[in-house]
Amino acid sequence: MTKLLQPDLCVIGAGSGGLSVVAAARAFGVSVVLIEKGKMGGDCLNYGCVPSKSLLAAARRAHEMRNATPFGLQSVDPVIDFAAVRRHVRGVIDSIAPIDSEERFRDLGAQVIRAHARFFGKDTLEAGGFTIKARRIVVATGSSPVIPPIPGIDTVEVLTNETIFDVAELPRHLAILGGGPVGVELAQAFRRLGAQVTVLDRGRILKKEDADLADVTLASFRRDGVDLRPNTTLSRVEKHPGGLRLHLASAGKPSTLEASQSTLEASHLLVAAGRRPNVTDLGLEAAGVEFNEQGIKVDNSLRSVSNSLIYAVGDVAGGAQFTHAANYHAGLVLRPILFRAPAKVRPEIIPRVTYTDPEIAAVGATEEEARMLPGKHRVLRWQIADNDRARAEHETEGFIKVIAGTGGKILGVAIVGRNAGELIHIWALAIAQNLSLKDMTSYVAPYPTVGEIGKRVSVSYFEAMTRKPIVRGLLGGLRLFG
Ligand SMILES: Cc1cc2nc3c(=O)[nH]c(=O)nc-3n(C[C@H](O)[C@H](O)[C@H](O)COP(=O)(O)OP(=O)(O)OC[C@H]3O[C@@H](n4cnc5c(N)ncnc54)[C@H](O)[C@@H]3O)c2cc1C
Ligand SMILES: NC(=O)c1ccc[n+]([C@@H]2O[C@H](COP(=O)([O-])OP(=O)(O)OC[C@H]3O[C@@H](n4cnc5c(N)ncnc54)[C@H](O)[C@@H]3O)[C@@H](O)[C@H]2O)c1
Repeated sequence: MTKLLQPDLCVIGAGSGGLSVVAAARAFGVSVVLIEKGKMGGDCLNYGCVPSKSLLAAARRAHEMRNATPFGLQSVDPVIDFAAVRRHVRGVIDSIAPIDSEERFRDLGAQVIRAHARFFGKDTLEAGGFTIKARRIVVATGSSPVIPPIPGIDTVEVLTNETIFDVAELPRHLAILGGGPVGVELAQAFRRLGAQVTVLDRGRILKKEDADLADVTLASFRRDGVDLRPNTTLSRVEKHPGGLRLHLASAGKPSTLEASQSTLEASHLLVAAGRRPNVTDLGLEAAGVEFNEQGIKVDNSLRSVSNSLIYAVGDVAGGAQFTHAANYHAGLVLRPILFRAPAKVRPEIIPRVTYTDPEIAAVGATEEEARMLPGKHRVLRWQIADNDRARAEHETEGFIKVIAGTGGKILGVAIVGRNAGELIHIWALAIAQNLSLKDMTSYVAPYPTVGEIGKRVSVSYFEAMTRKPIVRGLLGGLRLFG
């Protein structure tokens, strides 16, 4: 016989989205049941953001050791102890894990059930021998890696983000299928740690970002010796002594338009070809919750379009797939759930960062998207090479690009350069608060910081105005008064 629980709120999934919902709901004393079938902390802590950024941090140190000469220091080829690198990654995960742990959430007063959850009614679930009937339910089940149906792929061992951080030895030659954020971040990390790396993508690498930004980062990849193969499909894969043989079809150079076939031998294949939302095996049909391949169908308050008792947050909600998006969602759904207050997702305020060196960070419209928007817009650029601090650091690659609409409205901002993810904060605030470029000139920027590029690019918006005859005439007129 199952035991009946009747909390105010039930949350499925203890990843970034689910845990944020539970922590905030408990802060208001709401009764909560949290159900998690896997590891507490979900993808971000265990198989995503945290291990990938930790690996990139080690890779960056290795790169800096190899490239110290501009500072008057002798460059050295670092000895990479991959087992120790793995211990560093594990250590970072372990240091964060208590924040996401079952114990912490029990201490906060949530009932935590470690089991697979399944709906069997519009407000009722079953998990781990419990029946849970809740006033509201939040689905935060995340997403999983897509394994494309490529001939032979089921006959070989492939890595995904769920297994790559556990490889015992540094791969000799890591082939990566997919040049999105997962693929490129791991490509740079493994290359700088000493592996040979090839990235295959059927389209443009880093195609979600404007090409001018991606080009700066990809130039750095080429210098590091990453073999980048855009417009390439993997048509077949098979076992080969010492690893795998990949059969590739490449669209060829646009000038020749000649497709070509080739093979590539690799020791490992990482599949980073996108994500699918975790909507199956959840009993969503029994709850009358509509979904498609993007995720649970929700309105702009993240409420299911077909069951008003149910909300979706994070990767399963079909929008941007980031931890900070999941956290933002969590804050939003609590408004209607706890306070019966309206909530509306604003996708344009969610920044995105690819943590390569140089990083790419953006918020709001891309230049490509801005072309589709009504009204005129201007694109402003400021090169990081013109920044004094960047020169001192020998980190002069990259630029900031601001897309300005009428009256200096900030439609979108993108930065490619070292620490671009840190530099985008002020612009994320600007877009969230509907600030204009005039506002962005109204503060004092500390010198010398790379962040000054933001103020410089904002000032440049007004430069044309200083040359207008009417303005110069007015100045001349004022001079007459002494
Ligand atoms: C390699 C990699 C690197 C990334 N790096 C970044 C980054 O740097 N910055 C960033 O913002 N984002 C990053 N992301 C994306 C980020 O990890 C996700 O957007 C985020 O984890 C989504 O949170 P979530 O709560 O929606 O899902 P998750 O964190 O995946 O949590 C979902 C949880 O639900 C559980 N679950 C699923 N089904 C059930 C069920 N039926 N019953 C019970 N439990 C269930 C799962 O076990 C899981 O623990 C990265 C992703 C990857 C793969
Ligand atoms: N820094 C970050 O915030 C960060 C880091 C990693 C992941 N993420 C999130 O995780 C999500 C998933 O990332 P991802 O990189 O796995 O997916 P993605 O969808 O962004 O990129 C997948 C790439 O794989 C290519 N591809 C797909 N199938 C292919 C095939 N059969 N052959 C060749 N190429 C193929 C696609 O063309 C695409 O470029 C992202 O949307 C992002 O939101 C974020």
